[in-house]
Amino acid sequence: MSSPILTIKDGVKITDSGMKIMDYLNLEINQGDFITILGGNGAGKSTLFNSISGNLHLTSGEIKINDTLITHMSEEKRAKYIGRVFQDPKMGTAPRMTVSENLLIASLRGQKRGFSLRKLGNKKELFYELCQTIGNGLENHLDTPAGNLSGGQRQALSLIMSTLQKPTLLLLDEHTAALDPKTAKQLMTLTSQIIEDNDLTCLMITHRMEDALRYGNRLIVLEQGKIIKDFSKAEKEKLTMPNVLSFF
Ligand SMILES: Nc1ncnc2c1ncn2[C@@H]1O[C@H](COP(=O)(O)OP(=O)(O)OP(=O)(O)O)[C@@H](O)[C@H]1O
Repeated sequence: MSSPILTIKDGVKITDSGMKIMDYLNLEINQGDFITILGGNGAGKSTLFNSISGNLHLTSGEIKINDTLITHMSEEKRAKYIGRVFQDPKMGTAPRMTVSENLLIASLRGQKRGFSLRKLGNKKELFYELCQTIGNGLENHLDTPAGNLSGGQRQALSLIMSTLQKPTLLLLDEHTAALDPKTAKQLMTLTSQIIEDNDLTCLMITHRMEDALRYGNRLIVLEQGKIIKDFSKAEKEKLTMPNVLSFF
């Protein structure tokens, strides 16, 4: 069997004030895993994502992406492996840049040659088709600044931008939480489609229990900086809503 996409071994994070917010956490993520993550407020879900993305550095333990040790690698360097969508629709897109310009930046990520608006012309048709597949009218806003989009359109744009270059690992940090139920459902359908079409490996934090049960092939539960449950696909299929509620 091939080695895991991501490995965290005995991950510990102690804050400057001496609080242990990750407590000997161990996790192996395999290619194609779509893992949903549940846990109460303060359980350490965002800490896990911040440690993976390099926004926080572990106090001890190690993190590997494939066989590359990234424990001490900067957030900027890790960005070539990781796509992330946040809860806040304002994160992840540049508000004054248009939808096309945002997409252009995302499509050039990791390339040595710099950003030039001259490159935009021949990509617009491609971006139009890409946005059309979403079904929320984003294709009619290619020249609209991202800051003027609706929350749902902006989150869909963030999602497309984070997956355009097929990241090794996609981190979804409650990315539907700020949206109304209908828009959240549409975005989840789009998310699942993108993950499936591109065979992406993904971790998704959610407070929506039904999404945690419905999507993905694995479910983990965090508490006090530790993984207290790790359900396989078969185990997850047997879980019911009352089971899941009992974790809190
Ligand atoms: N950079 C930091 N410095 C100090 N403490 C932090 C830092 N990041 C997180 N914490 C603390 O670590 C604990 C876990 O926080 P975290 O944001 O990871 O929880 P969470 O599970 O994502 O919660 P929520 O569901 O509320 O978003 C909290 O007590 C939080 O205050």
